[in-house]
Amino acid sequence: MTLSEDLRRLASDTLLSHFADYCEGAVIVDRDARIVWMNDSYPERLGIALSSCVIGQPIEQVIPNSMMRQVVHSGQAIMLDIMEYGDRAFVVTRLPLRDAGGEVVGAVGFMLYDDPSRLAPLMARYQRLRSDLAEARRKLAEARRTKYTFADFVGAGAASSALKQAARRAARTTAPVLILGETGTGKELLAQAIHAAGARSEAPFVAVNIAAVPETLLEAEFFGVAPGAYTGAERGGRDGKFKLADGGTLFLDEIGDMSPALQAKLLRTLQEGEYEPVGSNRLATVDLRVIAATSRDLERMVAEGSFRADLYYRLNVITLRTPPLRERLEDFALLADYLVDQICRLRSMPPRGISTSAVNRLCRHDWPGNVRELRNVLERALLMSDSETLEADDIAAVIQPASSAAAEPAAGAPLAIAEVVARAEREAIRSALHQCRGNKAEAARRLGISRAALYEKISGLGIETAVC
Ligand SMILES: Nc1ncnc2c1ncn2[C@@H]1O[C@H](COP(=O)(O)OP(=O)(O)OP(=O)(O)O)[C@@H](O)[C@H]1O
Repeated sequence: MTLSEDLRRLASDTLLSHFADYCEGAVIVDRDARIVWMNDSYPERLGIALSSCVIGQPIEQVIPNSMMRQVVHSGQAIMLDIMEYGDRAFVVTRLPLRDAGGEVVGAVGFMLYDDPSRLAPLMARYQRLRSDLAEARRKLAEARRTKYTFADFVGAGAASSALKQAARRAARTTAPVLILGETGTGKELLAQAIHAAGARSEAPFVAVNIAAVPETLLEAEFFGVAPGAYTGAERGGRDGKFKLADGGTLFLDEIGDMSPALQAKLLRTLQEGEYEPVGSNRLATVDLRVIAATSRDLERMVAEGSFRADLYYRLNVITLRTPPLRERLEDFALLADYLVDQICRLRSMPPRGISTSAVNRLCRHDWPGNVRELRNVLERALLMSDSETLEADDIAAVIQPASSAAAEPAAGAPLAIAEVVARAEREAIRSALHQCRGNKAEAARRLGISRAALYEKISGLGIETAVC
């Protein structure tokens, strides 16, 4: 035997005993991660009694957070780690043990310090990162928490009461829900309320407006992007909405606008609980509740072949229909009161009221934009009138189609081309939305622009709060 082989053998023979003496604790497990030896100080540091019963036990029964099994399985050492045990933390190292043939037959673990403060600078950084992470998680959870509950869905008439009752029943299950109704009838509000009242209320509520995302980006938006799939900003990968909503609820708004290719992928994910992030060949699993909504006639789309029947049946386990305002005139007084209060609060205005004649005037209007449009009319009336109680005339002043007058420039004051174009676009979009009863996909088709472009213009031209 050469001198170097002698030294190596000497080193390995003496290393364990020396290490076990100098460090705070040592433990050896076999290839099944069962404890075969533990020095006296280890149980002392953990505050447990060393008894012969420890020997032969799976390591996790004695040290629940132990990673020794992972070391045995992977054959990879974990050179420096912090092991949490109850409310204490230890600095540890773990090494695989191999036989002469190189096969892993067990692992040895050392507790280097029982007082991580000896690694003060490292620990300070670790603690800072931990608290940053906890704060980021808290903020994320807050951002994903729903804003609305059933109490926010205002309406006491027969149609609203029946709808709320059915939605409460839906909240007691985790079955998929399909919400059908015109724009601005409270579909998203109801979806949030169902989530908030259900068993998953602590988990995220994630909404995707399918019509608002350009077709080419939707797949990545849903399934996420694997690291390295693209160069540039997305190089590190990106989580998709499925991952973000895992454990909670995914709200698919404007589901009727989904392309056939994506419908097939969504169906597969819902059936199998699995999906492939873009650029990955690994399946990821997901467990979530789906609530879908649309203002389109899905049943007709199925009959015409533009929406998959199998996906329709998968989504349409519980159906809820949000009635348009013109079918719930009995809710107007309550709703108008509620919205006036809400607007005054949000705009920091003194509390104001609304008269019965003003409510009657509201009831006579056709409401293509439903509650969203009603809210906008009330907001404008409150801003334009000084009266403590809104009267019919205050409503009439903002409800009259003032658009044509507004489109005309004042005499002698030429408008910039951009303003003329913006006004014309605003007018065309308003009129298309009105004719299509707020159906944005249909309005986009009639205007000859994409849905995404329509959404962009609606918010860019400030139409959102006006009509749609
Ligand atoms: N019953 C209601 N009570 C109180 N507020 C409501 C009610 N219905 C709708 N709203 C309000 O009207 C606005 C539009 O509601 P929401 O976004 O839920 O409608 P939607 O049907 O999802 O619309 P879209 O189809 O355009 O996405 C929101 O500000 C919401 O709070």
